[in-house]
Formats: sequence, C-alpha cells, structure tokens
Amino acid sequence: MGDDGDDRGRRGGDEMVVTQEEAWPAADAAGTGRDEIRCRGLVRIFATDGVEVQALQGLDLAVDRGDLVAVVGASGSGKSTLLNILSGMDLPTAGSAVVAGTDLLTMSRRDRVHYQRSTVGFVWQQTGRNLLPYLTAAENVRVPLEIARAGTRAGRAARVAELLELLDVGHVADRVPRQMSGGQQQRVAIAVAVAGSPRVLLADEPTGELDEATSVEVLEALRGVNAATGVTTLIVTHDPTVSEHVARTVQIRDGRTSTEVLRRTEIDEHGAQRHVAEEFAVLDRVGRLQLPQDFVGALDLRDRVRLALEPDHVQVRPDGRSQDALPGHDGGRGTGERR
Ligand SMILES: Nc1ncnc2c1ncn2[C@@H]1O[C@H](COP(=O)(O)OP(=O)(O)OP(=O)(O)O)[C@@H](O)[C@H]1O
Repeated sequence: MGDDGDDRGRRGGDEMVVTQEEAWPAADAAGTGRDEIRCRGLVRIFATDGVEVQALQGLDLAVDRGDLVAVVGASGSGKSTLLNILSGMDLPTAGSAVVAGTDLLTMSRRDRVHYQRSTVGFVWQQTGRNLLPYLTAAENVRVPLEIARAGTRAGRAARVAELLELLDVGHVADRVPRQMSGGQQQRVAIAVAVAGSPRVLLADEPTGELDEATSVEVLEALRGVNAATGVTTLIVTHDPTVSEHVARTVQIRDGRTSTEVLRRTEIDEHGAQRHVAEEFAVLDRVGRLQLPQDFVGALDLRDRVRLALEPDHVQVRPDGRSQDALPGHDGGRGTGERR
C-alpha cells in the first residue's frame, strides 16, 4: 500500500499520543466482551543453567474481534514467546490470557486439542512447516475440513475452491508445494489455516523467508482474508514495514508492549485520500510507560527525568543536575532549575 499522505506520528511532528490499557471489565475476564485476544500482565520466565531470562515482563494486549493487528519487535523482545502462549503451546509464569473465550491458563488437555484444532489457525514462518509436501494445494486445504468432517463431500470441495480463489492461488490447486513459489505456498498456507473457520488466525513471521515484493503479497493476502472472513488476525514479525499493511501495529520492547501505531485513511477537502499514521505510547494499568528510544536519545535522558503536570499534558524533561554530574557531560543542556 503506498503512502500518499502525511504521517502525523513521530516522523511528522515529534508528537506521540499515550493510550491506556483500560481497566479490565468483569465480562472481559471471561472473554465475553469485544476482545477476542486479551493478555493481562503476562510474565514468562525461562530458567536455564541457573540463569533466569524474563522473556515477557507484564505484557498487556487487547485485540478486538475481527481486527488485524501486527506485533513487531526486535530479536529477543518476546514475540515468539507471546505467540507460543497464544497458540496454547506454552504457559506463562504469571498473568492471564483469554482467546476467543478460552482461558489459556486453565484449559484442560482436551480443551487444548479443541483450541488448537478449531479455535485458532496458524501460519508459520517456514513455508515447509505449513503444508504437507506430498499433497497438492487443494488436498492440503481439504485436510482440516476432512478432519473436522465439515459438511458434505461436495460442500468441502466447493469450500476448497472458494478459499484458493480468495487467496488467488486457484491456478496452483493441483501442484505440490515444491512446484509453487514461496509466496504461493504461504497463500495456500493461509487458506489451510482458515479452512476450519477459526475465530483467530496467528501468523508467526509469515514473510520471514520471502523477498520484499512477495512479502507485500502475503501481507495483503492476510489483510484480504481478514476483511473477507472477519477472522481476528495477529501477525508477529520483526519487519517494521508491516505497519504499512495493517491498521494497528503494536511494538514489543523488553517483553512489554511499548508503543502502537494506528493508521487510518482520511479524505481531504479536495476529495483526495491520504493515509495517516499516529504513534501512541502504551500506558499500563499502573501508569508505567516506556519512552521511545529515539526520544530518550534526542534529549540524552538518563537515570532520572523531571516530570511536570500541565493542564492538558505531562512534561518530561532532562534532569539538569544529574546530567551535569555525569562524567564527560558538558552540562550545556540542563538549566539546573529546581522546583
Ligand atoms: N526456551 C527458552 N529458554 C530460555 N530462554 C528463552 C527460551 N525461549 C526464549 N528465551 C529467551 O527469551 C527472550 C525472548 O525470546 P523470543 O524468542 O520470545 O524473542 P523474539 O522477539 O521472538 O526473537 P526473534 O525475533 O529472534 O525470534 C530471549 O532473550 C530468548 O533468549
């Protein structure tokens, strides 16, 4: 998707909006609100050889039913850990996670099988992991329908054809994966993932093995499926350009959600469309927020900062005294002002 308008987020005017994870209404605790995915205070600690790694450090995330959201973050930020929990393959050390009404911490082994088979669909990074190599595209899409014994034989065949058309891979229906390009394989994989009409589609680095042009194709395919079927879709990726294809991008930093970019299309006074991206910092339930690293760097913020409550905003300024005290600091920026 081309960007023919201004970005009014940080890039445009060094401005950022803060959004707060709202209090969790009782109805949502059971997953019966509008949230299809709701993680609250997720913590995951790994202990290997006596060393503890906190992969998730109190992560909050809410995704509305039918939304398409990308979760982005640098390597090691906790993306795969989050996805493993959401897919029911791992359990958090603390916190809660409810997906499509299923509490992932309390589900039984039987619930887990049902959850992974029917409630969520997956698309993995490795194209080879998504499809059975000896089956054609059409046969691959038919497998989940056969397992679920969904509809009649003719109905299943019609559904397979419909999904392959939706993903624009009808012309490779009779090919096995090695006879398809990487992009075609991933689009067939998306068809397989949504064949059983799951409520949630989880995609782990779905473009990780693809070149840029093919990545765009696959991201647009995910967007098209989300729009056509209403399946709530979460894409986890390290690729920041994904935000050009989705309306909401959540950034993970050090195991917590730190910022969000929301995109919308506006029509200007001349009737021309422009895409606007606005960046928000995420404020958690106890009032913590992470300042973006480029803000911290631009003002050389360290150790502690000055906060001032203004009528309509909160001001964050360098603490002149602590900056001056740091070895090698010229003290030129700080005023030393005290209140
Ligand atoms: N099974 C494990 N045992 C020990 N540490 C782990 C384990 N899984 C993840 N970690 C650590 O947890 C942190 C988060 O890892 P995670 O794989 O979730 O990050 P990521 O954002 O998905 O990274 P990447 O993009 O490189 O896959 C890292 O420091 C990682 O080394």
